[in-house]
Amino acid sequence: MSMKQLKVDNLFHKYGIVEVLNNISLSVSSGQTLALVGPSGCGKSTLLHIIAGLLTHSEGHLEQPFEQLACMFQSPRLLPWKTALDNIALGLKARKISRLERQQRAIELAGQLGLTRDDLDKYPHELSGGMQSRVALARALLVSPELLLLDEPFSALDIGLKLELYQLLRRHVEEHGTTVIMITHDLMEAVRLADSILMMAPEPGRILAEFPMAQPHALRDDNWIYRTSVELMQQPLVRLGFQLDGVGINHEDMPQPVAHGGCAP
Ligand SMILES: Nc1ncnc2c1ncn2[C@@H]1O[C@H](COP(=O)(O)OP(=O)(O)OP(=O)(O)O)[C@@H](O)[C@H]1O
Repeated sequence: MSMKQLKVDNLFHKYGIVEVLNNISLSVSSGQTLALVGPSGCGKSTLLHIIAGLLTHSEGHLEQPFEQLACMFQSPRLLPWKTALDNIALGLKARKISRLERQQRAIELAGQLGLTRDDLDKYPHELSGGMQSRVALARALLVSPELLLLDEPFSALDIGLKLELYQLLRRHVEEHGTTVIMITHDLMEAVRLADSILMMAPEPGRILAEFPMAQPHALRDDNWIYRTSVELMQQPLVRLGFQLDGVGINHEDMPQPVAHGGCAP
């Protein structure tokens, strides 16, 4: 697989006259997972929509070389009139793959994600929230996206289900070399899943710092994840981003953005 790199350079975005993204630069290479972390309103979803091509930015440069793209959002957004199976298989329809093959592939992947044949015949309203999230994840993964954009897809789930879906996602991403950009409010989720974490702050939305995670995924146990998350929470720029010290964010007073060397021990 050829190496590709998604690049955002000096990007700005305004809704009307309100600037919501200010001078955003980032890059993510094939097979890497980048987490965008920050408080509500700092422009994470806007940035993801721009990267997905759903929104045109006001200024700056975006280079998005990945061809097959899939998105997964906090709400599963399933089509209510289609069964779980048809919802999952939907993405393959555009590729002119026969119905039988679409369904076979969907059943196989759904099985890996813990969905039974019975579940697959149900309509979304007949499934629990957790099942609907599995269906949405299966739908996103079935098209084998080169780039997967995740907007807090796990935030409404209980911790057991989250951990299970994290594992399934990681396994798929590693097997397929998928590039992932994920939004989360949950620093521990970012530490668990990402290769690099971008800390954002609001008003206007901007990047405060990037924290590369040096520890290979295979060596990230719960202890390391917990310790690293605590270390990150103590970083002044993370505290500033989440406004943990009651610090009003003021451009003039802000420390200069620094690239932190990573929290791995
Ligand atoms: N379509 C829109 N029109 C005008 N303003 C918008 C629009 N969408 C978002 N905004 C504003 O832009 C800012 C950034 O919103 P955005 O949803 O990108 O932030 P976020 O970091 O993803 O927030 P959250 O974590 O709560 O989802 C917010 O102030 C929001 O009110």
